[in-house]
Amino acid sequence: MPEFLVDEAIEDYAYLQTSAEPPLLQELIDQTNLNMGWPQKLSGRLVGRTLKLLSAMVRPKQALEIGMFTGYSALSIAEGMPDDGRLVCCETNPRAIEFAQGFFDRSEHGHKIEVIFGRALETIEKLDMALDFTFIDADKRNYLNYYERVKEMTRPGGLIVLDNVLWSGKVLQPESEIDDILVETNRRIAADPDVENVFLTLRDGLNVVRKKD
Ligand SMILES: C[S@@+](CC[C@H](N)C(=O)[O-])C[C@H]1O[C@@H](n2cnc3c(N)ncnc32)[C@H](O)[C@@H]1O
Repeated sequence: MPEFLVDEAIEDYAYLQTSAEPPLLQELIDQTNLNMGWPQKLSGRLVGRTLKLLSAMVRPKQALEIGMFTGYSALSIAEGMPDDGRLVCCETNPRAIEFAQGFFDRSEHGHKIEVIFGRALETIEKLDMALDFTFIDADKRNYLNYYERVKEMTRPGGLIVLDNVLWSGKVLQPESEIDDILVETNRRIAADPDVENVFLTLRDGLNVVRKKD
């Protein structure tokens, strides 16, 4: 499967015509590339600026991220949140947590972020939050479980954003169990009467879902 689903020259053009992330996030990308395994897990400018924009429009007081990695998307979401907003991030990789925390400590938005180590499903079972905004970007095996649980926790009008919903195009010809889970998650969201959504062909696919009032 291609790394880019969109023509690479078009992807580059879109990148250049999108607002740059703040210098601290550019440094975070560089340091992730230098120091972390699988740096391509970091979502990058197009997804990151989309999250920032959506967050700045919703102004979430209570937000959740499932799958934080080195903190790029967390800081992008936090940028759009009010100063007293709270973003809970779930992550299982202690190295990624340590790395991200170093950047949160240096950011004017870092005080909004609380990281919880452990498997996200167990973490969110215990969370008592009325969510305004959630970004789902961890293990694909649990995507449907994450969606169902987060939807319950989301207040009317709140947003749920899911990354990698095109799964490198494998949703068109599913072969594995994980491919099937992505297909089923997408199908359930599109058929869910409780929400309205737009399935964006941005990078590896970004599903933006709004719980109806
Ligand atoms: C694609 S990366 C997240 C990228 C990040 N959101 C960004 O945009 O830069 C997925 C992350 O989810 C974490 N992860 C995987 N399974 C998890 C689970 N069950 N609970 C919490 N985090 C998990 C991985 O350790 C990894 O750091």
